Amino acid sequence: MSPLRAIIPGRLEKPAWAEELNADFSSDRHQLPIKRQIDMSAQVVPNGAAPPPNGTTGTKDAPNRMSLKLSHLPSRQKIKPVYPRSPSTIDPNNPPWPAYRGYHEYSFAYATMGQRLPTILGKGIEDVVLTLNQEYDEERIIDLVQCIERMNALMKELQEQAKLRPIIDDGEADVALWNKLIAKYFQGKTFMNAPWLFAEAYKYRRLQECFSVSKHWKNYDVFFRQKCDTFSRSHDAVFELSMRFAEPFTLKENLSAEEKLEAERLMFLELTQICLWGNSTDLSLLINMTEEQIKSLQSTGGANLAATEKNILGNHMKQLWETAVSLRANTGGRIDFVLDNAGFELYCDCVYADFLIQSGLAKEVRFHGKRYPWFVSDVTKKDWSWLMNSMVYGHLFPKATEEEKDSLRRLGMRWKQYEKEGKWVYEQHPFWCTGFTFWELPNEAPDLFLHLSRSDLVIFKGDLNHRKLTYDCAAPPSTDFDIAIGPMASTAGAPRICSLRTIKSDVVVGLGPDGNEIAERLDKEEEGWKISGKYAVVLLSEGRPGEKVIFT
Ligand SMILES: O=P(O)(O)OC[C@@]1(O)O[C@H](CO)[C@@H](O)[C@@H]1O
Repeated sequence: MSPLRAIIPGRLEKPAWAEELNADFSSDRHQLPIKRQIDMSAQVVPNGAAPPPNGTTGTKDAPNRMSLKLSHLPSRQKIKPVYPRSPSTIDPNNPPWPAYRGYHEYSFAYATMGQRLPTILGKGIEDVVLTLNQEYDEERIIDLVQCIERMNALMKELQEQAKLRPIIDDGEADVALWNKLIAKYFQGKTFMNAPWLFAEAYKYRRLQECFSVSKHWKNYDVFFRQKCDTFSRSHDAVFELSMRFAEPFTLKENLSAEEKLEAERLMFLELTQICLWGNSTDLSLLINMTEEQIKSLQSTGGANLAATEKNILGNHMKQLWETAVSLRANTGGRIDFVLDNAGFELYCDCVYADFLIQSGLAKEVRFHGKRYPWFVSDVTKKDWSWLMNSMVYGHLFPKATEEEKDSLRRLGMRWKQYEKEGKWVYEQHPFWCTGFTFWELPNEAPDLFLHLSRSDLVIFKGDLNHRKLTYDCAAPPSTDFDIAIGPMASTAGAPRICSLRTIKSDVVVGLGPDGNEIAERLDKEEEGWKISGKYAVVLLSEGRPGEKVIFT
């Protein structure tokens, strides 16, 4: 049984987007049209005449009041909202297309909320117990035991489908954002009936709270051991890349300008794929995987990449290359990475970013990570520093040859140098760890939007970022990426955006005009194709770069 199968129940047969259009009972807004019509019926008079006084029916001949009986109204079940919702009716509980929610048995939300999150939390508790058993200071021990108690309480809430409560003011910069969201849109909602994206993010925020209210363990990362361990078990793929890329990138001198450009294009496309598929090693999905399984997921060979390109179902790599080249024509641009996973994926991101700098396609790369542990393996500042320093000083790979170790060291030293020179910058805005989708980014984090609007290209890595870009809802697979990401494409000043994502959850967009048919075929032929990480998308939105950002 694959590690995926071990944690996913077999109930994913329904093509979510198609059926869901008829069955989003979660939306409170369904009731509104009925209510409004009832209320209005008391006021409706023909030709704008003043309504008659209460209790009177007006003159005999004139139809002075339209009567509206409840029986004239369609039943509540028959009222179907039209999708996509109009912009003014979209909010975090009512995405443009139906949200996925924990109780939707056909969606990955169901498996995640019901099984995966308790498993992940359970493993987190095991990790803290391990730490506890190696601690000697009484005050720190008592403090950590209280963290475990809070984790146990969270586990109980998850299992009993408790209502979502506000976040305790633990001094984190995002408390107000979280509590605003909960108060405005999720009062009375539970882990199972709130939109999946919000409920899942909320669980990780609550996990953080277990530690952030403590005295000595505020920065404890229950996933840190797992993250380090998986990287050190990625021996083959790590050295395959370091042995190839430690040497600075050069082009043969006797090549014509055209040939040089072609060589760069091929390298760019290969590295884009390396960066993309680096996203399939995701700890939150691959609990307990073996070294063999890691190896097969991380195969980075050129021939393999040619074969895997056919699994990129929405593929804008050609446009991405044209964008990158145009940046160089303007003396090299600023490229931002909104990071996803630590360890091997981050390592692949850095190999890619290294090439972008060396080739002059970018003169500056900004990496955006999380402020605290998030969705198990997301990059924090600590993971970032760990990777750089382990590459240079670590002893992670006892079986490596001297040549291999040296290649890793050289790569690490070059990357650290980029940081010193300000060519690479690591950042961590609080917005990335909220339950907001990126449709709300311009409004809820205007400073971040302004900052990103100054970038020439923002690359969003991974599945979670893709869910946030697309509001994690059941948009038809043929939906254009630009439409699916809403304000992140249409707001004045929106940067060019690229989503590099291996498909690991229900939302799938940007597959082109035949997208719905492609998805339907895969639904029939390959159960679980939306969560296996075998397929991917590379989608580009041109945005509205250069336009003045105006906040209303
Ligand atoms: O963002 P990533 O690391 O690519 O994926 C995150 C993920 O593992 O977590 C979610 C389910 O818990 C899914 O969206 C996705 O499969």
